[in-house]
Amino acid sequence: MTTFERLKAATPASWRAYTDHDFVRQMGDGSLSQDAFRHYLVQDYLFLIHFARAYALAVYKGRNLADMRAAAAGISAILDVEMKLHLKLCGEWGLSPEEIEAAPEARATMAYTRFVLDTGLRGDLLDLHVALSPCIIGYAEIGMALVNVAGGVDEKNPYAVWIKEYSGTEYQEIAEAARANLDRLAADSLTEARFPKLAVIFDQATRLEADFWQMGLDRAL
Ligand SMILES: Cc1ncc(CO)c(N)n1
Repeated sequence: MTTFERLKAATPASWRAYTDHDFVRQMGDGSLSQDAFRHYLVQDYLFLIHFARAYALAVYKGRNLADMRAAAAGISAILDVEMKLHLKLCGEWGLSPEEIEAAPEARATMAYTRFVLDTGLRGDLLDLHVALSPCIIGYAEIGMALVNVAGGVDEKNPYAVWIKEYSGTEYQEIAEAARANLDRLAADSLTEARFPKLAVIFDQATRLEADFWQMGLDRAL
């Protein structure tokens, strides 16, 4: 079993609440409120900025070139791939970069991103990558699940572009690299005594992901 599969198996209820959240289901069947989706898109932009900072922290925490290169690839995946797609998607939904940058940060965005950064500051590289993993790998699983449920992407679904982004080869490869990186780090520094502590970090991050969806549904700040 991969380290990621072990962590998921240790926190099944939180994982289900995140990946089966109403926001996800409603994107899948196209019934999600478009204002809720716009609210989510703006907050996700702010999220991704802090997420890139967390990868920069992973470069700093690196013990060797392999660690640093893996983290630098993560920064580039966010800044060059995901952010580009994200801004394109925002444009299609009528949101300008100026409007997004001027938006106030929701509490759920602050809680999640600062939790990840704090976990990395306090802990080592494995703690940090465990805190990051529900985001990267979770979205890849959600993207694939939404494609599989419908037996393909329904082009009439207003959320088809989002679903295609996260189920697409480019993003799936980023998630696969994150799974392998977690196993590489675990081979060096994961002991059985430490596993429950990592499962707590994983569970906290997963619950904050579910809160992020809920913030979108409620259009909360
Ligand atoms: C909240 C959140 N989690 C994960 C991802 C995937 O990177 C994202 N874009 N936003």
